Amino acid sequence: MVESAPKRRRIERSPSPTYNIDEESENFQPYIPVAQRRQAKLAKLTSWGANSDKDKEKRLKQEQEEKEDEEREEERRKEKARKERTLLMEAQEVHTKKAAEDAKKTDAEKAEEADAEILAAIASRRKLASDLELAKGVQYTEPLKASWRPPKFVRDRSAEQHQKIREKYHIIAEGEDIPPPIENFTDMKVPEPLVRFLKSKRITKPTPIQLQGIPTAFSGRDMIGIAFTGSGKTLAFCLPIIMLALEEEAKLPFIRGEGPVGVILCPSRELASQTYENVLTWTAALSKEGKYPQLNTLLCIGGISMGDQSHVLSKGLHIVVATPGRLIDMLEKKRFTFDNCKYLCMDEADRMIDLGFEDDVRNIMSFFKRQRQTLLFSATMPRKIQDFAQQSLVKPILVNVGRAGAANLDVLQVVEYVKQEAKMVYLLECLQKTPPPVIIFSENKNEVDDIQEYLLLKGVEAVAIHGSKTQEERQYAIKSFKSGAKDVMVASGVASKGLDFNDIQHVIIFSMPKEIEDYVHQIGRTGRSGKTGIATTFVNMNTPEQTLLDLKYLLMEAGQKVPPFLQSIEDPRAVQGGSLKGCPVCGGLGHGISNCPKLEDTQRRQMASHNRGGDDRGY
Ligand SMILES: Nc1ncnc2c1ncn2[C@@H]1O[C@H](COP(=O)(O)OP(=O)(O)OP(=O)(O)O)[C@@H](O)[C@H]1O
Repeated sequence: MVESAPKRRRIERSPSPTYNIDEESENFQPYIPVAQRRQAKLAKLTSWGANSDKDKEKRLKQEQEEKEDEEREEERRKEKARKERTLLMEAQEVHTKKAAEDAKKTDAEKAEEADAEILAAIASRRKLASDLELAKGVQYTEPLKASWRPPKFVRDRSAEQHQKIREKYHIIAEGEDIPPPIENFTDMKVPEPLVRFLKSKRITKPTPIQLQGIPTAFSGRDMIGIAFTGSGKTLAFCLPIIMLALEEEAKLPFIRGEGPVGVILCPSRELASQTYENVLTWTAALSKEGKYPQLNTLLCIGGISMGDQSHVLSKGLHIVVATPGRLIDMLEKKRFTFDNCKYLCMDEADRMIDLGFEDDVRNIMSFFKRQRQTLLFSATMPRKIQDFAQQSLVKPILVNVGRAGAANLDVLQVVEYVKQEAKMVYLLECLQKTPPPVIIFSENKNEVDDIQEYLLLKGVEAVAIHGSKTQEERQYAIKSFKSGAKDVMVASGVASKGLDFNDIQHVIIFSMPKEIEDYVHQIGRTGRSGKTGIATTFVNMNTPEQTLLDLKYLLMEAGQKVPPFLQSIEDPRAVQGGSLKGCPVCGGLGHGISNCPKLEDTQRRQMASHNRGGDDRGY
């Protein structure tokens, strides 16, 4: 009863609510301002009879506490308001500052910022790892251990001495614990029979990409190798796979159903065939004297019967050279497995990653059972691909000889303005510039056929190659041109990437490709392995201005003559000397991403490839 009394009194003394709220509501609790509440409490306490000092003291203490509470609340309100005012002022200041900075920025800087935004938007691609690894979150953090070590005298050199050697050969190497460059094959511990064989082919000294790239790969490191066309990248990635195969075979000879230890992926059948031939030659040179075991290599490309190579599959298999489509087919059919595969190299890697091959590569990776050493090579490797590759590899070493996408300086580049209707006739005249062999490039399959027909009519021994030819026709064209039986080869883009023909004197680009990277690869069929060559390119008003601008900067970069009609083309980006960093998507020097011809093309091709279900997969 004692407890109920104050309760009742409180109800009697409460001020009647004056708020227009539904008081019938069950949960209704009228709001009473703090001051009113305090008064009510005071009255309540008074009515209890403040007859003891103790009560009085208690009441005063409570009053004091409530007052302090109120003051704190007020202080908090003021502080909050002050902070809001400051934030607002700061935001205004930032805005004004940015507006002032923007006003100061050149159009080029603004364009660069816009490019960066687009790049960030397209950079959200999945890592280059198998779906299983991605799903399981498997992440390798350390490079694979290799048994190879540089000779002692090389290890004893200081970091500065290594760097001096790199500078001498214009090599830029980036990454953690970069293996040292080594200036000759013997010091790299390449087996003697192979060194002798290379010598017989006039390969006496490693080229810059080889002298840094081979020790890097021998050390088990993931790497991205970028060097101009014809600079010997093939040997740089084939030697390590051969050495690895030798080592594994020496440990325990391979028997039927075992292997491979490594795979080389190429974007076209022609390039895969050429690399396969090289591997065959080099492994044969090794085993010829009986000192080293025979290594078995399989060519795995579309358009050929795998039955012809069943003898290879019936033994242990060491190396596979493949295009993605047929490789996936063979792996799915379990003709061999990647259970013990430790080495994956992608030649023309930018093309492999950039075009519809990306998913195929991921698919191929899902057949690996463990960490592998991954190497990517190309003459052109735009920043976008480099960034993407960097995050997909394990502590990779980037070995760069010259700017990625720069033209080979051993090629004399001539750009001529030739009207569309005058091209064919002028072509004949142009062919007189040098003795054969000559390659003529056109972007259009029909045009390739027309040019060949015209040349045949004029008595020129010409073969043609493009994507719509049968595999036999393609092989025949390459074989007869390589052997010297035919003087001229007319080709679409198929033949431009990586194909190594002997001593091409002259490359004629009948129709300029839209993407400057393709141009770099095409002119790169001449001027290989230290020899010089000429490239003549026809342009006219059908050539997009964007492409001409890229071409102009490329000529300037290579110290070549820029014809007046190219000189007069203004760069809308207005960058002094061009945007010499290069477009991050295609490496072109005359534009940014926002107007990159490749970005649009890539998306279109990817869609087409998906719809076709794989014709572009080198299958
Ligand atoms: N160290 C060397 N010394 C001399 N010639 C070499 C050396 N290494 C390779 N070569 C020769 O150079 C030519 C070009 O080599 P390769 O085809 O490997 O070039 P690449 O860099 O792959 O070019 P691309 O980018 O066009 O594919 C080949 O004929 C090869 O035999």
